[in-house]
Order: sequence, then structure tokens, then C-alpha cells
Amino acid sequence: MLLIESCRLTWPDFTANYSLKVPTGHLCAVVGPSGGGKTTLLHMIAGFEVPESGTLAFAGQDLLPLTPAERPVAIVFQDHNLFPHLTASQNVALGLQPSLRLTGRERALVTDMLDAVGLSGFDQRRPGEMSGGQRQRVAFARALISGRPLILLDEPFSGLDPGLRRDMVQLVDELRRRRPVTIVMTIHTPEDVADLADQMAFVTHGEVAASGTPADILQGPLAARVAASILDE
Ligand SMILES: Nc1ncnc2c1ncn2[C@@H]1O[C@H](COP(=O)(O)OP(=O)(O)OP(=O)(O)O)[C@@H](O)[C@H]1O
Repeated sequence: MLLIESCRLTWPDFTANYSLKVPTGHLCAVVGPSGGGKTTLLHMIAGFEVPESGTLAFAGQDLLPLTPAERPVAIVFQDHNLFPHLTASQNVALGLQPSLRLTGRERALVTDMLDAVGLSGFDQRRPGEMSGGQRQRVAFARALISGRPLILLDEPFSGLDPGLRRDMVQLVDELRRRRPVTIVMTIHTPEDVADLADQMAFVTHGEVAASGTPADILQGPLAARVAASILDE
């Protein structure tokens, strides 16, 4: 279980106070208005922002004393955060071995992971020679190969057209079947993940205003508020 309890962050213009529980193995989609605090929530779980108070734990382990590198977390950023001078293979390999000195077995794992995300044959391409969707796949592959059990995806489908977004949703679904992981993802188009997500959290004004099944959030009493806040953008 990912346990977030009364985690408080304060800046001059923004205060957050997050509480959320995500059972191990679940995929939780975080929705809400722009500026509501979705990305900040992921940054806090990853350790880039440290709450002044509260509890943050995963699988019973307190994450707060840990640096981002020590946390059992892999994050895929909005801009994919790939190294432009490295090939797709090397970018994926960074998730396994930061020195890029790979054993034969590790090299095979990288090839296998590129296949799994539908990029066989793209191993020597650099990010500048790939589409946004392909770069996104490389970033996923790097997060998955790291073996870390908690994966954070920040707007993984932004900039992709509806057809590609559907492909990516399917890919996330396939990949989580391949290796059990807990996923927290922010998303602007909740309907894309209504079938995929086990849980949906509505984040606004720095708080998790509601959390439940996608149906609870998209069709329950809050539905109009959720839809309005997303349409407002
Ligand atoms: N390090 C920081 N210092 C000061 N303010 C910050 C910091 N990080 C985030 N904020 C503020 O937190 C608020 C929430 O930002 P956040 O990026 O989490 O929103 P969001 O819901 O992800 O928005 P979007 O959907 O547009 O990406 C913003 O007002 C932002 O300016």
C-alpha cells in the first residue's frame, strides 16, 4: 500500500495537504484542474518535494528519510526526460545500469523491454529521430526495467492524439500484467483510463478531494465538478 497521510507542503502562493491510499498493484489515476497540485503530488512521492509534516510510506517502508534515488520509485516525466545523445537502447539501459556497462544478460533484457513496448528495431535511434509516442515508450521501458515497484507517470499521454492515447493505455495495461507494479499517473483525459484504472483521485486546491473507483469519480455526485474543473482548462 502507498500511504499518504496529511502530507503538507507550503509555498507563498500554494498550500497542499495530501492524504491518499493506493493498494499495492493498483493503478491510480489522478485527475483535476490545472494548477490543482497533481504533479506536485507525484514530485512529493518521488522525493523532489519534502513535506513539512505527515506520513509517506510504501509497502510499510517510511519514504520520508530516503533520497529520490533511494526510494522504490521510478518516474516518467511529462517531457520523457530522455538523454538526446543516447540511443533508445542506452536510454532504457540507464534504468538498469547507470554506468551503461551491461552484461550480456542485461543487454538481452533491454532488447526484450524494447520489444515489449513495441519498439523492436528502434534500438539505435536517438530521441530526436523518434515520434512523441515512441519517446514515451522508451521512457516507460526505462521505468519498467528499473524493477522499482512504484511507478509514477506524469501526464503520460499529453500531446498524443486519441488513437495513440488508446494504444498507450493498452500498453500500460499489458506492461502491468507483465510485472506487478503500483502505478500513480496524472491525466487530463480521465475517460481514457476509466477502464484501466482501479482507482481515481480528484486533486484540487492541493488536496485529494475524493478518491474511489473511476465510476465513483466520473459518474458519482462529484461528476459534474470533476468534468467542469477539467473543461475549465
Ligand atoms: N517548488 C515550488 N515552489 C513554489 N510553488 C510550487 C512549486 N511546485 C509547485 N508549485 C505550485 O503548486 C501549484 C500546483 O502545481 P502542479 O504542477 O502540481 O499542478 P497540476 O495540477 O499538476 O497542474 P497541470 O495540470 O497544469 O500540470 C502551482 O500553483 C505551482 O505554482
